[in-house]
Formats: sequence, C-alpha cells, structure tokens
Amino acid sequence: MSDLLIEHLNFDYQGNKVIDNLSLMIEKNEIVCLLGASGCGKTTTLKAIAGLIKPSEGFIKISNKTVNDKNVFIAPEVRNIGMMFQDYALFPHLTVAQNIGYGLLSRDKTFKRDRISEMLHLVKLEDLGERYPHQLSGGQQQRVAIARALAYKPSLLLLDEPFSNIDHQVRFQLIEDIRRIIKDQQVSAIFVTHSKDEAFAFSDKLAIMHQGEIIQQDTAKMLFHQPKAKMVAEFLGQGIYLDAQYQGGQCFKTSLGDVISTQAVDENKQKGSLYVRPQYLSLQAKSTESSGIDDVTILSKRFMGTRYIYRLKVSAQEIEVVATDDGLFNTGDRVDLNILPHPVNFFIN
Ligand SMILES: Nc1ncnc2c1ncn2[C@@H]1O[C@H](COP(=O)(O)OP(=O)(O)OP(=O)(O)O)[C@@H](O)[C@H]1O
Repeated sequence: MSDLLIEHLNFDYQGNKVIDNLSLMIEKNEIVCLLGASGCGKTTTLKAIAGLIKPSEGFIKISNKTVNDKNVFIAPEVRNIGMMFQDYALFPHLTVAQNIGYGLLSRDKTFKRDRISEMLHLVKLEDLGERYPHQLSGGQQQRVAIARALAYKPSLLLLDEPFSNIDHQVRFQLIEDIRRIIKDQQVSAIFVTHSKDEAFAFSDKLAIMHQGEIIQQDTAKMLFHQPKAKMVAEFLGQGIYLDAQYQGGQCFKTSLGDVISTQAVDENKQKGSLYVRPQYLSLQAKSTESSGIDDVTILSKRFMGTRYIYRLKVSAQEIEVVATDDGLFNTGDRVDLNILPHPVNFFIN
C-alpha cells in the first residue's frame, strides 16, 4: 500500500513550467529521496504535496486521502504532514519541550506531557527539555525539529535539505540517528537533497528528478546497475562512454577491447554506447600488442595517502581512476586500460 501517490502533477510559475507531468509513489514506511540538480523542481514538489501551492493539474493522495484532484484541494493544516527544513525553524522564544509540544496544543495536558517526554527520549535529549534553541548545537536543533515534526504522528514527513547546515563531521551520524527515529515511528518520508552521499545514507529509494519530471525511481543499487537514461547514469557518478557493438552472449566489442557484462543483457540492442565507471577500469603498462585502439594518456597523478588518483584522457574524455600502488605511471605516459567484467550500462545512441 502506498502512503503517497502522485499522478500527472503539473505546476508553473507565471507560465514557466516547473513540474512537468510528475508521478511518484512512496510505499508505507518508506523513505524516498528526491535527487536532482539545482532548480529541477524538488522544493516545488514538496510544496505541492504540503498544499503550500496549488498545482494546475494532478492527483495527490496521502494515506488513502485525496488531497489534490480536479475538484479537490485540501488545506495544508489538515493534510497531517510533518515538515523539517534546513534552517531548523524552531521557535526561539520557546523551550525545547515547548517546541516539541507546539503541534499538540489541542490535546489534553497528560497526553501532551507524555508525548513530549516520549519524543525527548526518542531523540536522546531527555536532559535538555528546558533549554532554548540558541543554547543547542545545530545537530541538537535538528533533533528537536524532527521530534516536533513527529510528535503529532503525521502520515507523511517532508524533509527539505535538513542536513545541509550541519557540520560534515557529525552529519552522517545525525543522518543515521534521524533515519532510525523515522523508522522507529513507522512514518513514510520524502527527503530533498543535492547530495548523493546523503541520499544513499538516508533513503530506501531515490527518485531522480530532471526538469520537473521523475526520470527513474528505484534503490541506489538498481539505479547504478540499470539506469534507464544516460542522465541517470551520469548523475550517479562519473564514467566514460565507449562506442560498443553487442557480440552475443554477455559480450560487447569496444575500442578498448571486449567488455563482459555480469548481468543479463537485452539481445535486441545491438549498437550503442557503454557508460563505464572508474571502478571497472584497470591501468596497465602500454603493451605493443594491446588490443585497444583508443589513446589513453595520464594527465595528472595525486598521492592520497592510501591510494593514487590518476586523471586520464581517453580520446576526448577525461576520468579519474584510483590505483592502490604507485605503479610505474607518470604524467604524460600512454597506458592501456582494461575493462573488468561488470554489470554494464548500455545505451542505444
Ligand atoms: N516563487 C517563485 N517564483 C518564480 N519562480 C520560482 C519560484 N520559486 C522557484 N522558482 C523557480 O522554479 C524552479 C524550481 O525551483 P525549486 O526551488 O523547486 O528547485 P529545487 O530543485 O528545489 O532547487 P534547489 O536544489 O536549488 O533548492 C527554479 O527554476 C526556480 O527558479
């Protein structure tokens, strides 16, 4: 069963299309990340879900309740949505406990007291209930924000760049903690970020967004192994394109030699290009009998303590490849590049 269903959503700002026939589904207790370049429409999508803007067209259902359709527009305050943003947005004149209890104003005193203490325990801030927001660290403020967003048991949680103001050193611990808290409370969540690392650490699935559309929604592993579009493959990490011809079985012929796929291939796709990621490239000393016909040159080399990073030029493309030892390679060297068997990404041109 889905906790959020969006179909054919459209929205424009003064004639400028920002959401373009967007569809998205979030299963019960699932955390989905909207990932995409700046300006692709992520925040606008969250605003449409929250009811802060009115879409020109589209269907939105939250936990079995239609909140947007042709003749339906449910007001934001009755959509039962919790929200958390990058700037914490805590009330500065209220204590931590009062901030957490803010959405429970209509509930009786005992319920409110118990729920605040339950939430303080959940976010491990039991001793800080009487402090004011300015007396907390950024990470502690975000814990209060999540406690406040969850206190009234929302059907859906919206998180817009909640970790971007948090120091890098503590960010991933906080991501792990907040993910645990959300899972513990069995709430579905939709999370917006620019950062792939945050998206991988925090969410169950990623929805890759481009120019107001969801291009593909799946687990990070599936998106890596079976991207439906070049844009998805490129967005998830660097690689080089090689012209390729399908040879039968699991084999493709490229200008750097034959490439073997470790996953099933579509035999109907014959000619196109492979997108090869750096972890599948291995550097070799130039051999006179090398089968590769593409020219590969080392542009630069960086020592990183435990590894070396070589920046390579492969015909007209550039890519960085990691090697664990110094090898014999120096800037300007021409080398061979072997492609290890891997789950290939093959696109018809
Ligand atoms: N109030 C507004 N009036 C007009 N255009 C707007 C308004 N808000 C956003 N836009 C435009 O809509 C597009 C989508 O904006 P949105 O904030 O949804 O993108 P985003 O993917 O969240 O970007 P970022 O990652 O930079 O926050 C952008 O081109 C933006 O300039």
